[in-house]
Amino acid sequence: MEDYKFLFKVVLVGNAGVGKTCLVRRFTQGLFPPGQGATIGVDFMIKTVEIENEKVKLQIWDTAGQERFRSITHSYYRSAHALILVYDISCQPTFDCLPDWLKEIEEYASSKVLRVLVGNKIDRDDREIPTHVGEDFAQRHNMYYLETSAKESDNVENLFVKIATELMEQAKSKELPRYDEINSQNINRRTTSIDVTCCGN
Ligand SMILES: Nc1nc2c(ncn2[C@@H]2O[C@H](COP(=O)(O)OP(=O)(O)OP(=O)(O)O)[C@@H](O)[C@H]2O)c(=O)[nH]1
Repeated sequence: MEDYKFLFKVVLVGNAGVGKTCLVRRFTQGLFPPGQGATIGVDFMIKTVEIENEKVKLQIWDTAGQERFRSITHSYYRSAHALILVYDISCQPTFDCLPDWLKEIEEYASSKVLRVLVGNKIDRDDREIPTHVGEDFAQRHNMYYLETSAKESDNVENLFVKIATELMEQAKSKELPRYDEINSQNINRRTTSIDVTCCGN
Protein backbone atom coordinates (compact mmCIF):
# COMPACT_ATOMS: atom_id res chain seq x y z
CA MET A 1 0.00 0.00 0.00
CA GLU A 2 1.26 3.44 -0.85
CA ASP A 3 2.20 5.51 2.10
CA TYR A 4 0.72 9.00 2.01
CA LYS A 5 -1.91 10.98 3.87
CA PHE A 6 -2.89 13.56 1.27
CA LEU A 7 -3.17 13.54 -2.50
CA PHE A 8 -3.40 16.78 -4.46
CA LYS A 9 -3.54 17.61 -8.14
CA VAL A 10 -1.46 20.53 -9.33
CA VAL A 11 -1.79 21.80 -12.90
CA LEU A 12 0.70 24.11 -14.64
CA VAL A 13 -0.55 26.48 -17.33
CA GLY A 14 0.89 29.41 -19.26
CA ASN A 15 2.26 30.32 -22.68
CA ALA A 16 4.45 27.96 -24.68
CA GLY A 17 8.12 28.20 -23.78
CA VAL A 18 7.82 29.85 -20.34
CA GLY A 19 9.42 26.81 -18.68
CA LYS A 20 6.53 24.74 -17.27
CA THR A 21 8.09 21.40 -18.21
CA CYS A 22 11.49 22.48 -16.88
CA LEU A 23 9.94 23.51 -13.53
CA VAL A 24 8.25 20.13 -13.19
CA ARG A 25 11.40 18.23 -14.20
CA ARG A 26 13.52 20.25 -11.83
CA PHE A 27 11.16 19.51 -8.95
CA THR A 28 10.41 15.84 -9.66
CA GLN A 29 13.74 14.70 -11.11
CA GLY A 30 16.21 17.36 -9.97
CA LEU A 31 17.37 18.14 -13.48
CA PHE A 32 17.22 20.84 -16.14
CA PRO A 33 16.58 18.95 -19.35
CA PRO A 34 18.63 20.03 -22.38
CA GLY A 35 16.73 20.69 -25.61
CA GLN A 36 13.32 20.26 -24.04
CA GLY A 37 10.70 19.87 -26.82
CA ALA A 38 7.25 21.45 -26.61
CA THR A 39 4.74 19.51 -24.53
CA ILE A 40 2.16 17.64 -26.60
CA GLY A 41 -1.21 17.76 -24.84
CA VAL A 42 -0.55 17.00 -21.20
CA ASP A 43 2.26 15.31 -19.30
CA PHE A 44 2.03 13.84 -15.83
CA MET A 45 4.49 13.38 -12.96
CA ILE A 46 4.29 12.47 -9.32
CA LYS A 47 6.29 13.44 -6.27
CA THR A 48 5.66 12.84 -2.59
CA VAL A 49 6.89 15.48 -0.15
CA GLU A 50 6.93 15.40 3.61
CA ILE A 51 5.38 18.34 5.42
CA GLU A 52 5.06 18.55 9.18
CA ASN A 53 5.64 14.79 9.36
CA GLU A 54 2.82 14.05 6.92
CA LYS A 55 3.36 12.54 3.47
CA VAL A 56 1.75 14.60 0.75
CA LYS A 57 1.57 13.18 -2.74
CA LEU A 58 1.45 15.68 -5.58
CA GLN A 59 0.12 14.68 -8.98
CA ILE A 60 1.57 17.30 -11.28
CA TRP A 61 0.00 17.91 -14.67
CA ASP A 62 2.16 19.80 -17.14
CA THR A 63 -0.01 21.21 -19.92
CA ALA A 64 1.01 22.31 -23.41
CA GLY A 65 1.12 26.08 -23.84
CA GLN A 66 0.43 25.96 -27.56
CA GLU A 67 -3.02 27.15 -28.60
CA ARG A 68 -3.79 24.03 -30.65
CA PHE A 69 -3.83 21.86 -27.52
CA ARG A 70 -6.17 24.14 -25.58
CA SER A 71 -9.25 21.91 -25.81
CA ILE A 72 -7.29 18.99 -24.34
CA THR A 73 -5.75 21.00 -21.53
CA HIS A 74 -9.06 22.57 -20.45
CA SER A 75 -10.33 19.21 -19.29
CA TYR A 76 -7.54 19.03 -16.69
CA TYR A 77 -8.44 22.30 -14.96
CA ARG A 78 -11.62 21.00 -13.36
CA SER A 79 -10.06 18.54 -10.93
CA ALA A 80 -7.06 20.71 -9.99
CA HIS A 81 -6.55 21.61 -6.34
CA ALA A 82 -3.89 24.14 -7.36
CA LEU A 83 -3.13 25.92 -10.62
CA ILE A 84 0.31 27.34 -11.30
CA LEU A 85 0.16 30.10 -13.91
CA VAL A 86 3.65 30.61 -15.32
CA TYR A 87 5.12 33.47 -17.36
CA ASP A 88 8.67 34.27 -18.45
CA ILE A 89 10.10 37.39 -16.75
CA SER A 90 12.22 38.05 -19.86
CA CYS A 91 9.30 37.89 -22.31
CA GLN A 92 6.65 40.63 -22.07
CA PRO A 93 4.06 38.87 -24.30
CA THR A 94 3.91 35.96 -21.83
CA PHE A 95 2.99 38.45 -19.10
CA ASP A 96 0.49 40.27 -21.34
CA CYS A 97 -1.37 36.99 -21.87
CA LEU A 98 -2.03 36.50 -18.14
CA PRO A 99 -5.55 38.04 -18.21
CA ASP A 100 -6.51 35.56 -20.94
CA TRP A 101 -5.19 32.68 -18.83
CA LEU A 102 -7.19 33.92 -15.85
CA LYS A 103 -10.34 33.91 -17.97
CA GLU A 104 -9.68 30.29 -18.88
CA ILE A 105 -9.09 29.44 -15.22
CA GLU A 106 -12.33 31.13 -14.22
CA GLU A 107 -14.20 29.27 -16.91
CA TYR A 108 -12.76 25.80 -16.46
CA ALA A 109 -11.38 25.45 -12.93
CA SER A 110 -13.10 25.14 -9.57
CA SER A 111 -13.73 28.53 -7.94
CA LYS A 112 -11.91 27.20 -4.85
CA VAL A 113 -8.71 26.34 -6.72
CA LEU A 114 -5.47 27.62 -5.18
CA ARG A 115 -3.90 29.94 -7.75
CA VAL A 116 -0.21 30.72 -7.87
CA LEU A 117 1.49 33.11 -10.27
CA VAL A 118 5.09 32.25 -11.14
CA GLY A 119 7.60 34.47 -12.95
CA ASN A 120 10.20 31.99 -14.24
CA LYS A 121 13.71 32.40 -15.73
CA ILE A 122 15.05 34.85 -13.12
CA ASP A 123 18.57 33.67 -13.99
CA ARG A 124 18.31 35.64 -17.25
CA ASP A 125 19.82 39.12 -17.38
CA ASP A 126 17.35 40.46 -19.93
CA ARG A 127 14.41 40.83 -17.56
CA GLU A 128 11.43 42.75 -19.03
CA ILE A 129 8.93 42.49 -16.16
CA PRO A 130 10.07 43.93 -12.81
CA THR A 131 9.27 41.88 -9.71
CA HIS A 132 6.84 44.48 -8.33
CA VAL A 133 4.77 44.37 -11.53
CA GLY A 134 4.33 40.60 -11.15
CA GLU A 135 3.56 41.00 -7.46
CA ASP A 136 0.97 43.71 -8.13
CA PHE A 137 -0.77 41.57 -10.72
CA ALA A 138 -0.88 38.60 -8.36
CA GLN A 139 -2.20 40.72 -5.50
CA ARG A 140 -4.94 42.22 -7.64
CA HIS A 141 -6.07 38.76 -8.68
CA ASN A 142 -5.84 37.03 -5.34
CA MET A 143 -2.90 34.83 -6.17
CA TYR A 144 0.33 33.90 -4.48
CA TYR A 145 3.42 35.16 -6.27
CA LEU A 146 6.82 33.56 -6.64
CA GLU A 147 9.78 34.03 -8.97
CA THR A 148 11.78 30.98 -9.98
CA SER A 149 14.59 29.66 -12.10
CA ALA A 150 14.17 26.09 -13.26
CA LYS A 151 17.67 26.37 -14.69
CA GLU A 152 19.39 27.42 -11.46
CA SER A 153 16.93 25.55 -9.24
CA ASP A 154 15.94 28.80 -7.58
CA ASN A 155 12.73 28.70 -5.52
CA VAL A 156 11.39 25.61 -7.36
CA GLU A 157 11.24 23.28 -4.36
CA ASN A 158 9.82 26.16 -2.35
CA LEU A 159 7.02 26.66 -4.90
CA PHE A 160 5.71 23.11 -4.68
CA VAL A 161 6.26 22.78 -0.93
CA LYS A 162 4.33 26.02 -0.38
CA ILE A 163 1.44 24.69 -2.44
CA ALA A 164 1.47 21.33 -0.66
CA THR A 165 1.54 23.05 2.73
CA GLU A 166 -1.32 25.38 1.87
CA LEU A 167 -3.49 22.57 0.46
CA MET A 168 -2.75 20.39 3.46
CA GLU A 169 -3.75 23.19 5.84
CA GLN A 170 -6.97 23.73 3.88
CA ALA A 171 -7.74 20.02 3.91
CA LYS A 172 -7.03 19.71 7.62
CA SER A 173 -9.14 22.70 8.49
CA LYS A 174 -12.09 21.08 6.76
CA GLU A 175 -11.44 17.90 8.69
CA LEU A 176 -11.42 15.81 5.57
CA PRO A 177 -11.29 12.06 5.74
CA ARG A 178 -7.66 11.08 5.37
CA TYR A 179 -6.26 8.72 2.80
CA ASP A 180 -5.66 5.87 5.23
CA GLU A 181 -9.21 6.04 6.58
CA ILE A 182 -10.75 6.10 3.12
CA ASN A 183 -8.46 3.36 1.93
CA SER A 184 -9.43 1.00 4.70
CA GLN A 185 -13.07 1.35 3.62
CA ASN A 186 -12.76 0.88 -0.09
CA ILE A 187 -9.60 1.23 -2.11
CA ASN A 188 -11.44 1.83 -5.37
CA ARG A 189 -13.20 4.87 -4.04
CA ARG A 190 -9.97 6.44 -2.91
CA THR A 191 -9.44 9.00 -5.65
CA THR A 192 -13.08 9.91 -6.05
CA SER A 193 -13.52 10.43 -2.34
CA ILE A 194 -10.53 12.72 -2.05
CA ASP A 195 -11.60 14.70 -5.14
CA VAL A 196 -15.02 15.36 -3.75
CA THR A 197 -13.92 16.27 -0.28
CA CYS A 198 -10.96 18.44 -1.24
CA CYS A 199 -12.29 20.55 -4.08
CA GLY A 200 -16.00 20.00 -4.08
CA ASN A 201 -16.76 22.19 -1.13
N1 LIG B 1 17.29 30.64 -18.75
C1 LIG B 1 16.29 29.82 -18.45
N2 LIG B 1 15.71 29.10 -19.42
C2 LIG B 1 14.68 28.28 -19.07
C3 LIG B 1 14.20 28.16 -17.73
N3 LIG B 1 13.17 27.29 -17.72
C4 LIG B 1 13.01 26.87 -19.00
N4 LIG B 1 13.92 27.46 -19.82
C5 LIG B 1 14.06 27.26 -21.28
O1 LIG B 1 12.87 27.68 -21.90
C6 LIG B 1 12.53 26.82 -22.99
C7 LIG B 1 11.12 26.27 -22.84
O2 LIG B 1 11.05 25.44 -21.68
P1 LIG B 1 9.86 24.40 -21.46
O3 LIG B 1 9.96 23.90 -20.08
O4 LIG B 1 9.82 23.41 -22.56
O5 LIG B 1 8.59 25.37 -21.63
P2 LIG B 1 7.06 25.00 -21.54
O6 LIG B 1 6.38 26.12 -20.83
O7 LIG B 1 6.89 23.65 -20.94
O8 LIG B 1 6.61 24.98 -23.08
P3 LIG B 1 5.35 24.18 -23.76
O9 LIG B 1 5.55 22.75 -23.45
O10 LIG B 1 5.47 24.46 -25.25
O11 LIG B 1 4.11 24.78 -23.19
C8 LIG B 1 13.62 25.74 -23.02
O12 LIG B 1 14.57 26.11 -23.99
C9 LIG B 1 14.22 25.79 -21.64
O13 LIG B 1 15.57 25.40 -21.65
C10 LIG B 1 14.86 28.95 -16.72
O14 LIG B 1 14.53 28.93 -15.53
N5 LIG B 1 15.89 29.75 -17.15
